[in-house]
Amino acid sequence: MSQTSLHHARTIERPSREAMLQRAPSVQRFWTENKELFAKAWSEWDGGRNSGSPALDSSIFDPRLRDTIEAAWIDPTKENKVKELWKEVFPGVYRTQFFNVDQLHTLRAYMDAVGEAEIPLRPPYGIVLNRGGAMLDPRSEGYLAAPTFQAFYQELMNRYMRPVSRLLFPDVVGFDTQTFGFSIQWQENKDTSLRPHSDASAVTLNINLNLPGEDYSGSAVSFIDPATRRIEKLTFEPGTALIHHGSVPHASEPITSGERFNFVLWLYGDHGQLPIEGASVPKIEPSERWSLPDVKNDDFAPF
Ligand SMILES: O=C(O)CCC(=O)C(=O)O
Ligand SMILES: [Fe+2]
Repeated sequence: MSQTSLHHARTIERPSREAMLQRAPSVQRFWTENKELFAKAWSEWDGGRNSGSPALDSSIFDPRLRDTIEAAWIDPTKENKVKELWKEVFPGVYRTQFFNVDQLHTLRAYMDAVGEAEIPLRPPYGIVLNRGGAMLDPRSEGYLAAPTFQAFYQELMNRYMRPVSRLLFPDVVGFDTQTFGFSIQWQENKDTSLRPHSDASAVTLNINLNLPGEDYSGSAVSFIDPATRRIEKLTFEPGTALIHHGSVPHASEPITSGERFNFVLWLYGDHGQLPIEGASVPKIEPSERWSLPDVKNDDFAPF
């Protein structure tokens, strides 16, 4: 009897953490060569999950955000109701309640099960390796290929993130065709912080997945206003999100107790193109914001 992909993926020899930290070519090969095997394993794993477990559906989105977004997809001239839900909390940084705190446990239970699936999952190594995180987008090797998760992720990127980005940041239109994403986990004595940086994205949507009562200390995201050099520490309540141009400098402050779990989602143009600062921005109709780009995933990944 041939072994299943799930069994094969679970028992395959994995690269060491040292090799991952050194970004050894053998690690790159491990993920590339096994991309299909792991995708099959995630499908098997997903299919074998208890059918009684709650669905990853639109009930996970905050009801006000969901209702206004769904209304705008039907009638884009109602998009201002979506915009009104986002508050500018720092120059160029907007916040809203993104996930429904009463439903977030469904997504977290799913992500916790993912963590226990024993299928190799590639952690993000943008600036530093984040050991508790995972690559989410199909363009990344070792990504979370479970079909249930992917359907949710695609809805999040295409139906939520892109039109919201276009509404808040008109200059990203045309530089928002491609999606990229990863999860991160900050934990005392493990991965604790990230130095000041900007993202290789046109827009970054950073959503917190902590459940109510899952408290932590520290771990604010500091934003730096390049115009005034003012720095402000912004914190996340469960299910809230921040959205900003990738170019806004920011840093993750050290976590001193507890854990923080976030999805970090990026949009950029084909082959990673970013908006050019100061370029003129064409005015577009609401219906153009509420549409899907007519291009294929180009597989470009910044890391
Ligand atoms: O700590 C955070 O939530 C921000 C992480 C971040 O900026 C990044 O991964 O690029
Ligand atoms: Fe960042």
